[in-house]
Amino acid sequence: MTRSILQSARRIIVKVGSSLVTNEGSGLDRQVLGGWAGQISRLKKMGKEVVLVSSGAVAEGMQRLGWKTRPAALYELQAAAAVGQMDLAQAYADCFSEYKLLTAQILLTHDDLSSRKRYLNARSTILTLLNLDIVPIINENDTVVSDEIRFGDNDNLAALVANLIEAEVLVILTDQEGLFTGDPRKHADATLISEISVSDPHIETMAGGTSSGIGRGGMQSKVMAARRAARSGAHTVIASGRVENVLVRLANGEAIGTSLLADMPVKVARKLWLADHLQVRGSVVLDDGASRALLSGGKSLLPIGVVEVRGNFERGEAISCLNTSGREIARGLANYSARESHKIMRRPSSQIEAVLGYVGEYELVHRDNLVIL
Ligand SMILES: Nc1ncnc2c1ncn2[C@@H]1O[C@H](COP(=O)(O)OP(=O)(O)O)[C@@H](O)[C@H]1O
Ligand SMILES: N[C@@H](CCC(=O)OP(=O)(O)O)C(=O)O
Repeated sequence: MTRSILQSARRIIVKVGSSLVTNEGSGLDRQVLGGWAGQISRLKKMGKEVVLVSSGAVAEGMQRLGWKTRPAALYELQAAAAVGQMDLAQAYADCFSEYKLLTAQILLTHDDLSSRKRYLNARSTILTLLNLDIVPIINENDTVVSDEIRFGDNDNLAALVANLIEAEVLVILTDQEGLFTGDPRKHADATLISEISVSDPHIETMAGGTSSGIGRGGMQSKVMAARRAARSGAHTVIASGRVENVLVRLANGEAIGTSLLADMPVKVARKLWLADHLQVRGSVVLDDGASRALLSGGKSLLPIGVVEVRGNFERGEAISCLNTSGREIARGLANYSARESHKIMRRPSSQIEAVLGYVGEYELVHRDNLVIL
């Protein structure tokens, strides 16, 4: 299994930590960034969709500001990140342009992904960028977060992005070869684990915090991230970013680093997540054609198949889909509010723009966000 995790995956999140984009924690190493761009462009040529989660804003900002040691105060870290993020985004744009690839900057906070509406917006922005063949480059929006709402580290952020867009694999690159039986900086006899289930209880005793002085979360946060990614069915690979061509070699099926295996496939996990988390805010009544399309065709719900809208829901909230006899046949996340849905129901999706003045999505509920009951 390990050999092919990345080989067969189509959608991948790659996370690179501060230690892999900076010169020993101070300033960006543009040659290294160029290396990531080159490898990601090769992955894309292999037909993979890649989202990059990159740290480095604080480290670059500190160098620009001439600060020698990492400040303890949150507001100073935020200031450094604000300075450094400009260069981080620009440096990636320059590096990827060598490979004729466009990049896009996305800054996210925890709040953005816990609000349904923002969650859907972030999801459709990233998916649109991927469709346009653009490489989304994500970092935490350090300016607006305070301690309680920080992702805590970019490992966690990368896992949430894996959940958000149902990536099949999360690759966390760091300064160690993978997960060892103990922190190799402290235990010289620690050995590398090549494959383990995310739910294996032994992981707990192996993974420690960081002692590098540059990174933040250590192996603990990478393991937590792997567990989180597994909730949407994504496997995680933790490997050394210092291994030459590590991404390309992983994509070619080489066993490098540690594979943390999820217990269930992406599609099953997504449906379970939806079924567990949905609090229904309203409902729509479907005509027979739409009911059939959902039940046997595995299709999305289009506005044209809706004959009635009930309740008062917002974009991103859960709604029930009822058949003509009033039986609930599915639940899903609405792309339009109740008011909007009312205006576009019974109409072909090509008319959404004319009716609402804009078009978000062509579906009222996308099949990825729909659970058949
Ligand atoms: N069991 C373990 N296996 C490997 N590394 C570990 C383990 N426990 C703790 N670590 C520490 O985690 C560090 C990597 O995390 P971190 O410094 O946060 O890196 P990054 O900047 O890449 O996120 C390693 O340098 C290592 O010292
Ligand atoms: N937003 C911060 C991320 C800090 C962070 O998580 O660092 P790391 O543990 O090296 O991935 C920055 O860009 O510096």
